[in-house]
Amino acid sequence: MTGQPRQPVDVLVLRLDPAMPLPAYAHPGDAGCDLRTAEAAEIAPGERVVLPTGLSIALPDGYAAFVHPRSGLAARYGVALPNAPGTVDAGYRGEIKVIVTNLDPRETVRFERFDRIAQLVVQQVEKARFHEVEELPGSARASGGFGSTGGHAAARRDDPAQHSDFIAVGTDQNPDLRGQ
Ligand SMILES: O=c1ccn([C@H]2C[C@H](O)[C@@H](COP(=O)(O)OP(=O)(O)OP(=O)(O)O)O2)c(=O)[nH]1
Repeated sequence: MTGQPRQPVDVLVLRLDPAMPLPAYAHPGDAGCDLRTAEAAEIAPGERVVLPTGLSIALPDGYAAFVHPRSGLAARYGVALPNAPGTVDAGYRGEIKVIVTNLDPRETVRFERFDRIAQLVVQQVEKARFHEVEELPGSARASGGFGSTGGHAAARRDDPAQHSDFIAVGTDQNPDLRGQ
């Protein structure tokens, strides 16, 4: 199925750090453009830092930008964003910052200036009008929440007979998941 290619939305960018490259998509189909750190940083295991990107943006009304983690950094080094995805409001004119944490239990992570640390996804967002009611309309899920459909590995240990609809992947068996 092919659709009409959507026109990109125009976003104004102010370089607070004149040497910082403008945000750019690495490939045509990418959802996020790279965000780079304007400062070198060392993050010890369990530590958290707030890194400047040297960029401010002005999004059109009705849009927001979301600061997402980079999967490669997460898989290789345990780098995570504790607030992921960070929300950049349309009205925000300050510097975009990235809150980075090192979840690796042993290794310190070092970033050099201009290293790619996160990605920014620009999206249209709806504004909701909330209407208070006495009762909500029915639904198939109703109030079933948090794990109500079952099927997670932790539950299987408690009662294997109840959860036979999945295969638990041990981190020691799958080399790609080691250290995560
Ligand atoms: O990863 C992030 C998340 C947010 N921001 C900026 C843009 C956003 O518009 C502003 C406020 O973020 P948020 O609303 O998530 O923070 P808050 O703690 O709820 O602060 P506030 O009370 O100012 O809304 O901080 C970033 O630069 N990076």
